[in-house]
Amino acid sequence: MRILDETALKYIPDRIEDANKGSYGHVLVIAGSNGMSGAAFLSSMAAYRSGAGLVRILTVSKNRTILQTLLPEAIITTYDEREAFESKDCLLSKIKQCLDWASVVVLGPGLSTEYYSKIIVEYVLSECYVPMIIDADALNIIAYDNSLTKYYTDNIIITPHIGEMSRLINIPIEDILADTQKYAKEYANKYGITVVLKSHRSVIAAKEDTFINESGTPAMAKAGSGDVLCGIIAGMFCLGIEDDLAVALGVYIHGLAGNLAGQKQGEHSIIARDILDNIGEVLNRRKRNGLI
Ligand SMILES: NC(=O)C1=CN([C@@H]2O[C@H](COP(=O)(O)OP(=O)(O)OC[C@H]3O[C@@H](n4cnc5c(N)ncnc54)[C@H](OP(=O)(O)O)[C@@H]3O)[C@@H](O)[C@H]2O)[C@@H](O)CC1
Ligand SMILES: Nc1ncnc2c1ncn2[C@@H]1O[C@H](COP(=O)(O)OP(=O)(O)O)[C@@H](O)[C@H]1O
Repeated sequence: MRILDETALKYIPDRIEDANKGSYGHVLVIAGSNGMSGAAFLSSMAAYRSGAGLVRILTVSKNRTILQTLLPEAIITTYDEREAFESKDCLLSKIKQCLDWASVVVLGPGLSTEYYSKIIVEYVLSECYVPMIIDADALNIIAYDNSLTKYYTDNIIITPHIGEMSRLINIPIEDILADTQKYAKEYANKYGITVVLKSHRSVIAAKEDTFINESGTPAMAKAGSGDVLCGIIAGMFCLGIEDDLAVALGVYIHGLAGNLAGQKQGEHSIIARDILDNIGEVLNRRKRNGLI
C-alpha cells in the first residue's frame, strides 16, 4: 500500500523542447447530455490544464454552442440522440472515427442513462483499445447491465464514488464505507482493471499497487469535482507517465489543487472550476520545491 507525497511530483516531465500538440495526446471526452454540458466542460478543461495537447468532446448537438463558448480550444463532434433509433450505423461510425483518433478516452461524465447513451457505452467499451477512464453515468449503465463487464480490459480505469460503487456491486453504501480498500481491490482483481474508489480518502486499486490518497479537502465536496478528476488522469497519460502512477498521481494532484483552491476561496466557497484554476500551480511545485 502506497501513499504519495509531494516528492511524487518529480514524475511530471518537462515539456519537450520541440513538442507539437500531437506530442501530448489526443483526449476524447465522451460526456454531457441535455442539461449536463458542465460535466463535459470540466473534464475537458482539466485534461488541457494537466498537459493534454488536443481535446475532442463528443456530445449531444444541443451542447455544441455552450461548449464551443466555454472551451473554444476543444474540437466538438456532436450527435443527435435520435440517431440511436433512426441511423444507428451512422452514429457508431462517427464514434469509431473519434476512437481511432484518440490516445486516451474519458467516458461518462454527465452522459445520462438514456437509451442512446447505453448504445454509445456498449460500443465504446467494445471498440476502445487505448486507456479509458470510465465515470458517472457510464458506470451507472454498466451497473444496470452487468454483462457489459465482459468488455473490461486492463486499459480501463473506473472512478466511481461510493454511491456508484454501491450500484456496481450491489452492496450498501455503509458497508463499502466501512472497508473501501477491500471493495476497491476485490473489483479491480475480479475484472483486471484499475479502480479509483472516490471518497474523502480515495483508494486506487491499480495493477501493481494499492494507493491511498491523502490530499484533498471537504471543500471539494461540490458538484463537478469528480468530473475534473477524470480529465486530470487523462492528462497524466498524455504526459507519458506510466499507467499505475498516472492514475495515482492524477488523484493526488486533484486533491492538491483542491487544497489550494480551498485556501484561496474559502472551504465553503470553491466551485469545481477553482480546482481547474489551481492545477497549473500544483504542477509547477516540482520546480519550486527543487524536485527536478
Ligand atoms: N454540471 C454538471 O454537468 C454536473 C453533472 N454531474 C453528473 O450528474 C450525474 C449524476 O451524478 P451524481 O453523482 O450527482 O448522482 P448519483 O450518481 O446519484 O450519486 C449520488 C449518490 O451517491 C452517494 N455518494 C456519493 N459520494 C459519496 C460518498 N463519498 N460517501 C457516501 N455516499 C456517497 C450519495 O449519497 P448521499 O449524499 O445521498 O448520502 C447518493 O446516494 C452524473 O452523470 C454526473 O457526471 C455531476 O457530476 C454534477 C455536475
Ligand atoms: N471531504 C472530502 N475530502 C477530500 N476529497 C473529497 C471530499 N469530498 C469530495 N472529495 C473529492 O471530490 C471528488 C468528488 O467526486 P464525485 O462525487 O464524483 O463528484 P461529481 O460527480 O459531482 O463530479 C472526488 O475525487 C472526491 O475524492
